[in-house]
Amino acid sequence: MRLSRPAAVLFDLDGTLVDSAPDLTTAVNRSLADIDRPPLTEDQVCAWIGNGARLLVARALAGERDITVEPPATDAAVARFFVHYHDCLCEHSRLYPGVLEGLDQLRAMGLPMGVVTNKPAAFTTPLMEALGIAGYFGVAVSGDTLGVKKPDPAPLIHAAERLGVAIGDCVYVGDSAADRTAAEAAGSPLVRVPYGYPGDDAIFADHSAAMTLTVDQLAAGLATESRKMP
Ligand SMILES: O=C(O)COP(=O)(O)O
Ligand SMILES: [Mg+2]
Repeated sequence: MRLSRPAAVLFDLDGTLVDSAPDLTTAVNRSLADIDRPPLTEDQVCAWIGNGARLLVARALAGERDITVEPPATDAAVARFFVHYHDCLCEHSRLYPGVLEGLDQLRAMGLPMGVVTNKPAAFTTPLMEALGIAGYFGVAVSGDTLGVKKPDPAPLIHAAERLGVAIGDCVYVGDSAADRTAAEAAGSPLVRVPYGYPGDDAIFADHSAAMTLTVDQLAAGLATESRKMP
């Protein structure tokens, strides 16, 4: 895939811009402790991030990623998770290396930017504000903004519409199979970050069409291509 200047750059949040796993793990473990269940390791929780808070909590209750039926009392556990995650939202969450530099460079190039995350809206903007990045984005679409979330392409299409550009002219930067499937269905090229929470999705690891770049590498590549253009 060749880098060419897109109309806008859309970003996934957890695992792409923000390493949020430590605080998500704390919130999950406090929710489990409420019902006298033992804590999970951060590695276990990392493998289950990416499909929204409800599925994360259901996976934590079940102790596995692939569940077809929600465990009993998922509703109550999700409600407790919301309370706990609100309390520890940005205690240890940090931007990945190169994110701030990349966002600065993309903004200096005049590229509109947006966030499309499966995280519930109650946490998306507060987390971005706590980390000082909310102001970079013209739109933030969360897991509960629409009736559907990634891997459905609708949130990506909605974000592009809000920015006034065609989704096929955007680049989407993500870390997981949900990102890949949504981008493919939306007709948007995908850039994959070389970190994050890909879970056990071998399908994503095998995907050779996606470029693998950090956010600052992507920005530097787009800046170079723009300078080459007459
Ligand atoms: O809430 C999640 O599961 C992760 O959200 P993401 O779409 O930003 O990776
Ligand atoms: Mg992600």
